[in-house]
Amino acid sequence: MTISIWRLSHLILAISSSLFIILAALTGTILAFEPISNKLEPFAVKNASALSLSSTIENLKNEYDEIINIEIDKNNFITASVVTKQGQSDSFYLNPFTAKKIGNTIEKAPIFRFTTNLHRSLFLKSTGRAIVGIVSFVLFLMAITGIILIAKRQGSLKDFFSKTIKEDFNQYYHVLLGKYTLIPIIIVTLTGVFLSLERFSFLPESKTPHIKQQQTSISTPNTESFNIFNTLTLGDIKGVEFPFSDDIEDYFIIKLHDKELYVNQYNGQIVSEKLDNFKALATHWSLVLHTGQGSILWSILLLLTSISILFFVYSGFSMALTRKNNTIKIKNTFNKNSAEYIILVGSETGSTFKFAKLLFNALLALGKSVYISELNQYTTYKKATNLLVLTSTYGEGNAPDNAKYFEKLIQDTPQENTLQYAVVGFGSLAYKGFCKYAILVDGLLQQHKKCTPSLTLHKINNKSFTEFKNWADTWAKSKNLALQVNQPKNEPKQKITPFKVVTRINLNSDYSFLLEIQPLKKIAFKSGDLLSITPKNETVARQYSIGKTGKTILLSIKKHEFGVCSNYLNNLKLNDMLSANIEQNTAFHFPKSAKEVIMISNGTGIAPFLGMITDENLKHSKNYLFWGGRTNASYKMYSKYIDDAFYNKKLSGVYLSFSQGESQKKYVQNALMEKEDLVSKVLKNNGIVMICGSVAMQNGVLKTLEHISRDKLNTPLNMKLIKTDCY
Ligand SMILES: Cc1cc2nc3c(=O)[nH]c(=O)nc-3n(C[C@H](O)[C@H](O)[C@H](O)COP(=O)(O)O)c2cc1C
Repeated sequence: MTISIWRLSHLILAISSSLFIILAALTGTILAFEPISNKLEPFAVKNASALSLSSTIENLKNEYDEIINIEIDKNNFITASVVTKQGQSDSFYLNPFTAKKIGNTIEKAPIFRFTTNLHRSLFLKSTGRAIVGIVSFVLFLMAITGIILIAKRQGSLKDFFSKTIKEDFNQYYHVLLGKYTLIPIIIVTLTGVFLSLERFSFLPESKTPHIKQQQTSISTPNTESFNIFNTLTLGDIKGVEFPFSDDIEDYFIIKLHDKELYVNQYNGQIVSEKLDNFKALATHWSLVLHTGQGSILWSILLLLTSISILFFVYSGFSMALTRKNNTIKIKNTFNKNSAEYIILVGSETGSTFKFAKLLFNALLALGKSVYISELNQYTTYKKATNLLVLTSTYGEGNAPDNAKYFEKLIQDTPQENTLQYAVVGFGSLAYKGFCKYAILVDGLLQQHKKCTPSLTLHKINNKSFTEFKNWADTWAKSKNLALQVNQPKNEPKQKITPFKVVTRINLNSDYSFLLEIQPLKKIAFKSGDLLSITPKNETVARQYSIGKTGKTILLSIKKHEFGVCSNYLNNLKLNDMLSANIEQNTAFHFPKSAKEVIMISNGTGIAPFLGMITDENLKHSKNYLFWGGRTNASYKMYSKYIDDAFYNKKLSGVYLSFSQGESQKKYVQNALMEKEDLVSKVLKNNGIVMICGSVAMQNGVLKTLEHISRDKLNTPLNMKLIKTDCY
């Protein structure tokens, strides 16, 4: 399977440096605690930064015999080195107001000393430092390739921070954490590289000279009257070195945040000054940003970033492994020109190949000549009569990587034989363009002179094997083939649960009925999930959107004259048993944080909403229900649930439309137009619109919503506010 150049680079960089990255991240995690623990020490004196340098010096002069220097660190702790009146040298944290010692300077704890050495040089001196610098750079490159991969996944760079859809734990958190830690990672890695280069003197040396100033007369050495000492406060300075002797050539050396001053000890005049050059400033800020000194917030961010890097290594490798396991080695026994059946696969993360392989093996088992390849390898096929395309969709409705060239190839490649084709789209309803790329491929084949459809496009949500088997059985039937597509052995078997029928409301005038079934095993489910039912002696399953009413599942079913599943369910009586399995459909769960929700459905599509509006936890939102059916009589079956919800204030509005009412024909779209003020208000306030029912209704409703949004809000419909579950 082809893999994108960016994903490959990301992976190669990770493989080449993962051990060092783990070490750097582990040590980084430990080191992040050092600035936090230092900052929590009580040595920062309140308002000290406003105290003038002259007062500080005078206070110190009164208290000590000699002052060697004072320094102010990133935590605003002031250290003084002095000779006491008893003639002893001491170095300690100082209260500048009283000139008294407030604590001993903090010694670096052995754990931090050890970890710093490991982090900086792996105990390998210069070689280690060079390795660490290179690893830092590799991690920086990984952050850049990571940004490109996320942008590709989200559809574009501008959607970088838009919602990430959760399909798989590792993938989801790899992307989610990536989005928020990539900037700190870039800062940490770049500063790491800078500090390494600085250490190896690879950076140009500073040439900034001290600029001498004209000196005037000498007066008495009274620092209190020195103008510069009166104007500078402790907040302005990083440190002061006191003159070593009375010699006029010995100066006060004052380090400010951007320059260094030499000050005459007799008259307070600035003898010379040197501006910090770019290198000095960059080194200073690299240290601050890389170590988190002086800021608890930044240190915590560094801590979280280091932990995230460890998670990236774990989740990245486990994703690569899954992808590798998904990847099949294509062992074709027939070549492209001798095979009757051609299977072409479009896959980004490999799972579609697994389905393609099942089909491939099933056809081989029937003695058919089959050739399997990727969509990007589309070419001429001399003997082929059938073309089967299985493709996923990636990004925002885009082609997966190994299908990028198909659109061009199909137009440029002549085909001698007529191919009967069928397209299967693998996608997820959680994305707004469900199976969008498969739709495009189907469209391209429809327009192709040498292609005729054997089946209409079939879309599969969430890699459902049941759905795939349904399609394979239907396709095989159309070809008179006794195809046996078997679930792979290592694939987790569907969890079949036994259920008992506890309520049933018989057929209404629309041939619809309600069933409430109770699971006889403890299982978790929510309104909006899907129930897959395979009637006895049948192989094809049928899926229904469910409503959760207390501990039972509510199903709303339309009986079709020849519908195997609907007739099977219609024949069930109270206390009868049935087996089924629940498939999570998180994309159609009730939104947790929306303030307003509009639920739109027609016919039996109301089932998940009946569950949602009876949920006792439903308190946070204002909810409106639009429902369309044939006649008022069709509605009666649901009215008890809706009346109760209305009474319990779980519904703030119910709008019904009947297509065969006594008066005018009315569809949900018409009801939405009548309530366009309400609809536009909900859209404006980022409320959520949920749609469940027929695809035709969904298309009509989306058009109406688009119209309302453009007309009332002057903006295209924000598809992020729409959740659909329509077939
Ligand atoms: C980043 C990302 C973007 C996706 N975008 C879409 C999409 O726009 N439409 C859709 O129907 N499915 C989308 N999907 C779902 C995949 O198409 C689906 O999971 C498919 O089964 C994956 O098959 P593959 O592993 O062969 O690529 C997306 C999945 C991911 C991870």
